[in-house]
Amino acid sequence: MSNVEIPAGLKELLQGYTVEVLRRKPPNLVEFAVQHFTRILENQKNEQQARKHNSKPAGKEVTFEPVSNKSNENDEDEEVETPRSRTGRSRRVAVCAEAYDPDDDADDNTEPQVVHPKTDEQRQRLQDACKDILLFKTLEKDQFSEVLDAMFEVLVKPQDHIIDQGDDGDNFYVIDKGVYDIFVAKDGARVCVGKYNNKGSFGELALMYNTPRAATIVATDEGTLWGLDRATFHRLIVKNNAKKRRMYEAFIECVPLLNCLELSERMKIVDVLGVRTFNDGDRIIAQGDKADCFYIVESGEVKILIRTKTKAGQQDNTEVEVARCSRGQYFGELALVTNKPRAASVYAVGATKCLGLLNNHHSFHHNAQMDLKHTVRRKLGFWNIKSNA
Ligand SMILES: Nc1ncnc2c1ncn2[C@@H]1O[C@@H]2COP(=O)(O)O[C@H]2[C@H]1O
Repeated sequence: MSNVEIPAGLKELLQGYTVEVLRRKPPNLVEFAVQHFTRILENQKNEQQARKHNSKPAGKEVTFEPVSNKSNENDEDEEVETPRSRTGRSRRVAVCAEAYDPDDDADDNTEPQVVHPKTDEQRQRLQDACKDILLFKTLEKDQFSEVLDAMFEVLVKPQDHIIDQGDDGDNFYVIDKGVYDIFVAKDGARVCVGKYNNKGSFGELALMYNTPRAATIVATDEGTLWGLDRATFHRLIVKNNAKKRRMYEAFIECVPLLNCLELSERMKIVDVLGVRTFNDGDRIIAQGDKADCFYIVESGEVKILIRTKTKAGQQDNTEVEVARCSRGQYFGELALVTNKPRAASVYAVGATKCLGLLNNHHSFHHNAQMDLKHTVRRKLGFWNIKSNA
């Protein structure tokens, strides 16, 4: 068996199916497989056809007019080809969805670069909105600027449906301003599972895993979003993420906390990890602060210190070292299970690189965060802790 050649794309195909099964928990796996793979096949056919009809010369720069806030009432079932489709907000958009194959570089040199011209004021707002978006963190500088060029402004009105659960994915969205409710269908009803409040991003799941939209997102007020079309998201973000997965696959396998997870679950966790580097003495966590991030040490070392108490029970400013963590070990895990403030401070010892996971289950990749939270709880025996995490 050791010399068997694995056909290209098999791993991603099975991985995509596994991810979907874990997310949707279908009652009949075979029936679900038929639906899933039929959909991928149709998408592939659509894409081939679209390529045939695409007469744009290779490498030509395409520009678009600034977007308007078009009403969605009359464009049911409209087939839209440009990245502006979301601004039309048709309830069901037909997009040419590609099969999930992050390693397929075939289109990289032929896809035209999308540029939406922006004023200085728009660019400044866009940069502010995007600076903390985890998915953009692994991009090189020129890739990031390509992403910013391709993003387009979307003005939303109260009750606008930005995304409808079950639709094909057209764009990824970064929030500039506004409050957006998240609804997920459960037992035939629509349940509000959270909200985005003036920051964050959504709409990445359908584009990353080539699946239908997993939630409905509705604007509660007037707001502004930045959209990124599917093709650019795929070309720059999905492919970068695939590199990140390859880079961290072996490392994540050695992290004891995560080795009870399935490969697909581990990979989802890699998708949501952000890399942070620290210099000797940098404080990574401060005792008493709000706990919002969990870390795994990738290289280097950290030391954990606790402030001592005086005889009267008052805290003084002397810190006592209680532990150290090195490669593969984790800290800040309480952020994933309780909402209590940080119980200790953590400092880098020498140059240190950590993988961080933000504890904000509405902002990004809900399922992977839940997987990780459950694992941490299981491992640490935290099931009985009363928390709203
Ligand atoms: N609980 C949740 N389940 C699924 N998607 C969620 C949830 N919370 C937020 N989302 C976001 O809602 C988006 C809906 O479109 P996507 O499935 O492309 O990506 C989804 C996530 O970005």
